[in-house]
Amino acid sequence: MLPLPAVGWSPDTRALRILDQRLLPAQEVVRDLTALADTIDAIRTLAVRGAPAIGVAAAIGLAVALETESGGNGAHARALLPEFSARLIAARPTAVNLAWAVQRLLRLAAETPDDQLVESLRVEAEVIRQEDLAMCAAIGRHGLTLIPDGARVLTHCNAGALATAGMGTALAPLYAAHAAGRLVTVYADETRPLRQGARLTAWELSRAGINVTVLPDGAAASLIAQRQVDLVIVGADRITANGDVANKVGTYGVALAAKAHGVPFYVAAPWSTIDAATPTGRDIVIEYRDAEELGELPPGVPAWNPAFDVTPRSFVTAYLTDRGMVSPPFALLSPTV
Ligand SMILES: CSC[C@H]1O[C@H](OP(=O)(O)O)[C@H](O)[C@@H]1O
Repeated sequence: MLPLPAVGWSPDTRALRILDQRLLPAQEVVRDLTALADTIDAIRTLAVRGAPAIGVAAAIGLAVALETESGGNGAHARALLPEFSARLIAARPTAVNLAWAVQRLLRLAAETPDDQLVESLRVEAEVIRQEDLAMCAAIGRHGLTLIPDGARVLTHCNAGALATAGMGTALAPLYAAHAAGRLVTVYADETRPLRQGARLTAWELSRAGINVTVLPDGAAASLIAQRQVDLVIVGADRITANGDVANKVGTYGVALAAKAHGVPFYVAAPWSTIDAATPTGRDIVIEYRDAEELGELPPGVPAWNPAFDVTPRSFVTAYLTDRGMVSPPFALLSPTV
């Protein structure tokens, strides 16, 4: 799908390898990271981004940082684990996949002896990456039914291959429909302020030969009102027990317009993005980012720059996951994975 995966291992598997998304589409630059601080910085600055991708990056980055810092000594790695985990989880609070991946490694560590710890964490990080690949493919398969031939689809931000280790979540059904020979026309919201739609979704889809048009975020509602959109499909950073959805800021406005005009609004996400321990969207910690991201402002003028907003369950037509179409309420299951 992409010339280089958004996230994975360096060829010698001793480093986390990311495609630096801050430089796309102008430059395709990969970076190999071993120090925890570098992985945290890459997540914070969105060099690697997208809920599943930052989960995979956190898992590989934690395993690599512990191995590097401890020199492979399990007891030393175990002593570092609590601090390293806490620093990683704090990098970005809204996307549940980050904490989910780190907590999965912590649970494994608790039942692994020192002499097997470093290698076990590396193996588990690879399992998480492989699961993500399979998750994306499954979402594409299950989502194919939502994308008829000739569909005109609007999406917001980037929930494609660049947001995962595989072919994406919201974009996976579009790739599957294209591969099945269906004509798909995509409208990609620019997605200010970091322009994930214009820079990343448009880059991914145009490379794949899928028709894509970029529009200003503020134009989405009128495009929908003019009956130019058959369905909306977006990703998610956290889905709560009652089905509320945290996603890139601007998603709620698209959902409002879709609801007002009777256009189906689908949320595509891996099961790992469902956070049944968080009751409703009101309980989600929303990440706020620096004013500088909005560009030049008059001196002394503040900015309000939430990275995400919450779309209430009542605006969501259906939830597409790697386990098929699912419906809230989502119950707490034992943390098997
Ligand atoms: C498949 S998750 C993609 C999800 O993550 C994005 O946020 P960010 O670019 O800040 O990492 C956005 O909310 C996407 O829908």
